[in-house]
Amino acid sequence: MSEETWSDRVFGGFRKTSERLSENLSGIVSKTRLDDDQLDHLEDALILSDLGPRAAARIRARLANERFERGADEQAIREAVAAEIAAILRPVAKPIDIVAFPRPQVILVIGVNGSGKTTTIAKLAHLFQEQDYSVMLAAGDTFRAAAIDQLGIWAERVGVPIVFGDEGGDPASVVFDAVQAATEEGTDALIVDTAGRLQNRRELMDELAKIRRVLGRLNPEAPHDVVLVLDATNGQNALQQIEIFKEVAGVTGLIMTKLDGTARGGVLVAAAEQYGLPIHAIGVGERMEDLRPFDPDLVARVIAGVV
Ligand SMILES: Nc1nc2c(ncn2[C@@H]2O[C@H](COP(=O)(O)OP(=O)(O)OP(=O)(O)O)[C@@H](O)[C@H]2O)c(=O)[nH]1
Repeated sequence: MSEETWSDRVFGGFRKTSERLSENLSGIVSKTRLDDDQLDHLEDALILSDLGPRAAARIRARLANERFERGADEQAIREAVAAEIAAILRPVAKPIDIVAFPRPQVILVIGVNGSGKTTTIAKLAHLFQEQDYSVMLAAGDTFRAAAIDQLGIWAERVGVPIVFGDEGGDPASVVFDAVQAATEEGTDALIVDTAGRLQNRRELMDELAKIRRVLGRLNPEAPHDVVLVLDATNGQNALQQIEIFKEVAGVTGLIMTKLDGTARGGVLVAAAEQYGLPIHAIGVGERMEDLRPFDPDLVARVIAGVV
């Protein structure tokens, strides 16, 4: 069997969303304009496909004004939906640019336990390496020994240095050591793992504030990025996490993982429409190569079932 391509994987991740949409679009045929019933039906289908009420309303409004010169059949509607989804995704599809001067660019990675944070850090390191940037990791999640070990294993696998401290140690001191080391080495990107203890917001806030203070002393521009990792299988929960982490951690961008298998990929569109935060990359599997910046037009076509 031939190796699955990146596009195949993206198709897999959005299959559920696009199938649900398809079921609801099938049979719609109209003259040059859609009537209110058809628009209602379409809007419901979009909401059921996890695109969220705001994106659904926006697409409905756009389709209400659309004149389908050759008649509004299923294909024409799909194409119009794809165009509108692409318009929502295009402004947020922004890879992380390594531009910090002086180096390193400090990228804090946050997210709840199990969201795929550790794996995403490894994949991001691999992606930067592919672009010829040097990378260092910092094990700032000192809360659990397993988290430090896991990141260490990935660092070795990817082939990047890692700075870590003891379990229960001060994350800010690990980050301090890491920035110093990365500065000395002239490393391009320093990716910092952090604990994702959302159950105790105060603690998390204090911890991140301390990391920021320490970073600020070494480089007032750092952290340059605060990236929230979201698990796409969580559907609407992922949106709540954006809401909370935006407030607690000053999120500057998102990475959505696990957009394969049972994912509810429509939530990507809901996040884009509701928050307008950059979506740096999507993860579609557990391998190192399975994280990439995404093509908004391809994802829009996949969701709308235009192939
Ligand atoms: N299918 C799939 N699984 C993924 C993806 N990314 C991560 N995982 C899996 O999700 C699980 C959790 O990933 P971790 O990277 O350990 O997540 P974490 O957020 O660091 O979790 P803790 O270490 O428990 O805090 C692991 O079994 C990963 O292999 C993905 O894109 N697709």
